Amino acid sequence: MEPPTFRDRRGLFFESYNHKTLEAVLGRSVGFVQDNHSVSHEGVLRGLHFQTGKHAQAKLVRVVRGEVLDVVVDLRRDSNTYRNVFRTILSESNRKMLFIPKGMAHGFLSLKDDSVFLYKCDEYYNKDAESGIIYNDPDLKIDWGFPENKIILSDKDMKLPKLKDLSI
Ligand SMILES: Cc1cn([C@H]2C[C@H](O)[C@@H](COP(=O)(O)OP(=O)(O)O[C@H]3O[C@H](C)C(=O)[C@H](O)[C@H]3O)O2)c(=O)[nH]c1=O
Repeated sequence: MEPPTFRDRRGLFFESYNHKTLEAVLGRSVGFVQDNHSVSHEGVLRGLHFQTGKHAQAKLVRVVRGEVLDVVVDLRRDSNTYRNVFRTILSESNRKMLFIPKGMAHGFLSLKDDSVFLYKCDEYYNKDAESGIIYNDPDLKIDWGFPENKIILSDKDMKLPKLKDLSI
């Protein structure tokens, strides 16, 4: 979604969240319970993450500063896009927002220093329900559009499993 932007001599304004608009676009109800905020240096890759079972999260994500390559992988076995990889640029300048349904793995790579990533989740964080897929999974072959030797990962993300080693 790209909300209308209103510019004048002071700057700009746009509605960063409108529940009625989102439900109209989705064609169904959604109820967010938690907002998250992360700041990532250039080259930082967070993901691919998802929460399992009843803790699976739908997310509405956007970038308020900087630019990221956002990546979503469909893990829903009954989906006709199962295991498809979707990539898009979210940035301060394009003001795009992306709704990520439950059942997806999500990650992003920051293409600028100190990119600020804000997102809404419809389930609370549950550490015990956390799972993920290694960013360079050989079956997914995700092009992160960034030099591999310059990618910065958390220790946790470096140890994430391959999709084929997960029973999904
Ligand atoms: C996600 C989360 C984390 N935390 C704590 C746990 C750690 O002590 C610290 C950093 O967590 P983590 O390294 O998992 O943060 P990210 O790598 O940005 O994780 C996110 O990365 C990708 C992009 C996602 O889509 C998920 O929302 C989320 O997994 O924050 C919390 O207290 N609450 C939370 O909701």
